[in-house]
Amino acid sequence: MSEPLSLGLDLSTQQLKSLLINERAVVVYDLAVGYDRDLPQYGTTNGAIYGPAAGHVTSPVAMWVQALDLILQRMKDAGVDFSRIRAVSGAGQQHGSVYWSTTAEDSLASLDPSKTLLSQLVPNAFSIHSSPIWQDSSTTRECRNLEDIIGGPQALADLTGSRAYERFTGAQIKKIRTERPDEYVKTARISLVSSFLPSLFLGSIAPIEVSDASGMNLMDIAHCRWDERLLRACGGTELKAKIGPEPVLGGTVLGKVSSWWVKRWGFHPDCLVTSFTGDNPATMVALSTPGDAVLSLGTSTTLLLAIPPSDTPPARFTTSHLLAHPTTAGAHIAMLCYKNGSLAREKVRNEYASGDWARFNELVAARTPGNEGYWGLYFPLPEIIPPNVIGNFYFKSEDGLTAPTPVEKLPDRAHPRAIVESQLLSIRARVAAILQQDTPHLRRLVLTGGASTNPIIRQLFADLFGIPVYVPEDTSEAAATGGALLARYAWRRSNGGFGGTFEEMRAGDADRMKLVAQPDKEITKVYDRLVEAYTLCEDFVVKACDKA
Ligand SMILES: Nc1ncnc2c1ncn2[C@@H]1O[C@H](COP(=O)(O)OP(=O)(O)O)[C@@H](O)[C@H]1O
Ligand SMILES: O=C(CO)[C@@H](O)[C@H](O)COP(=O)(O)O
Repeated sequence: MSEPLSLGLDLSTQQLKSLLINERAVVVYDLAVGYDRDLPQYGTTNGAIYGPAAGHVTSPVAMWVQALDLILQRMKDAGVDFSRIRAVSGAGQQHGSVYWSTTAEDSLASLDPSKTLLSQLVPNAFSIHSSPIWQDSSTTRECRNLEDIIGGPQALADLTGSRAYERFTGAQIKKIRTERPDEYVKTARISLVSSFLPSLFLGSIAPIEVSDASGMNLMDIAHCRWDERLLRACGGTELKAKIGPEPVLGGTVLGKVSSWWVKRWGFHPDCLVTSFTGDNPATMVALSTPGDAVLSLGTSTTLLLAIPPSDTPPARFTTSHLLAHPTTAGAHIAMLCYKNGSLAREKVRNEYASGDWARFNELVAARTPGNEGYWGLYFPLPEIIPPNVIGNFYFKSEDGLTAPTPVEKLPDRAHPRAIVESQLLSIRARVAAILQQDTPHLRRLVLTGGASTNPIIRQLFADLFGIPVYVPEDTSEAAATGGALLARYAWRRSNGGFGGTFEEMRAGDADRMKLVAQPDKEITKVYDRLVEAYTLCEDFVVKACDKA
């Protein structure tokens, strides 16, 4: 009999990725559909529609559905035997939400195998066709109102793990309910991106998963249950029904694939569908072992630290996020997320390095740590950290260390190093604050996501943090890998062969990480001294944006 496979999907900002692993967790297929490239008819830029109003960022839900139709065709063309897939799980970009109509459950349950998902679902299954995504920053008013109701930002962080954030789903729902009451009334259920995808596989609407639920400002993080006050504040008494059952752990078996999958694509009728999680929690599922810091360099730049279960609940901060862990009850993830990551670097690459990463890298490598005293902070989109700053800001300090003063512009050649150094120093300036009492001493930094393939970026991270940098051997798609591992866990448990925890299953897998950069301790010392100058630049930016 052919070896069983586990499927992990990752519906992220710019692409839908599909990864199949075998029983030894080795990647056997790795495919993607890029929204701008493969589905240009939706008119997205980097997977999103910006506007019409300032701060609005959405993605067409039809594009996501069609991306799934297309990736299945690509898997078939690549020779995937769907009957070997024994379980499906995955990941979704966090915070984004999908609004199902009152007829959606019926449509999902009666899909015709001669037709695509797109042709059957898009006419009627959604009450809102543009899904707000994590880059949206249009809900500041809703955020402040929610914090006022609960007793301020710290009180909300204590309850949910985060103060109110514009992209969090609670504030997004609150805005829709106020501004589009008719569509809200016509919404029977609301999914996160990570619960939307398994719904398509199941043929019914899936529950939301605990770790991704932590990115909504709706869940009591201590108990991993919806909080009635928050539900009411964001969506009225009717939100409880729309949001569905209490959150479940990642990889929970939800059922089997619906007959559409069996008849149209040849899936095994016993193929399990398990709960998907957020892309960042899924990355942790794939990569994190105690003592690792994980840095996802996808569209966003996201630093992740695992916090093991402890008798003392972890501290909640108003400057970072605390998420419930997707697979270990009682454990958590501390997270810092920057909106201006890859896309801001791409903009600098296009303006100053002929749109070429190799040229960008040459320009970075041609300059010394500290960039000869030139500083640049780049926020083309309203940032998350520091909150809502926008624009480009340049500074010069005579020796790189003394207080930098604002300048109009930088020499063209200084920009590539300036953006990478300022982005890294921002993380460095904050990392100590989110290390918890129980977090193990950091041994290594694990990079993933599109920019983790860049050797110069790898080296700068090693030098700046003073620890070795690793990447996974097989793939830079950690979130899809995490999804595939959740699927494999569900399959192994339900087949009677394995009774342990997810972590016990992972302990039996080989550690397929490769060392890609060692720190130069002398350079680390230079960066230690630059943190203060960076912080002064950032303070200036915050004040300038407050005044504007
Ligand atoms: N060689 C490279 N150097 C730096 N960044 C890169 C490189 N290759 C790809 N990227 C970045 O990776 C980003 C996409 O990463 P990816 O993990 O696929 O994003 P997402 O999961 O958010 O869709 C692109 O925006 C691009 O800027
Ligand atoms: O908003 C966040 C996390 O809070 C983002 O990290 C999204 O989850 C999108 O992730 P990528 O597409 O950048 O991986």
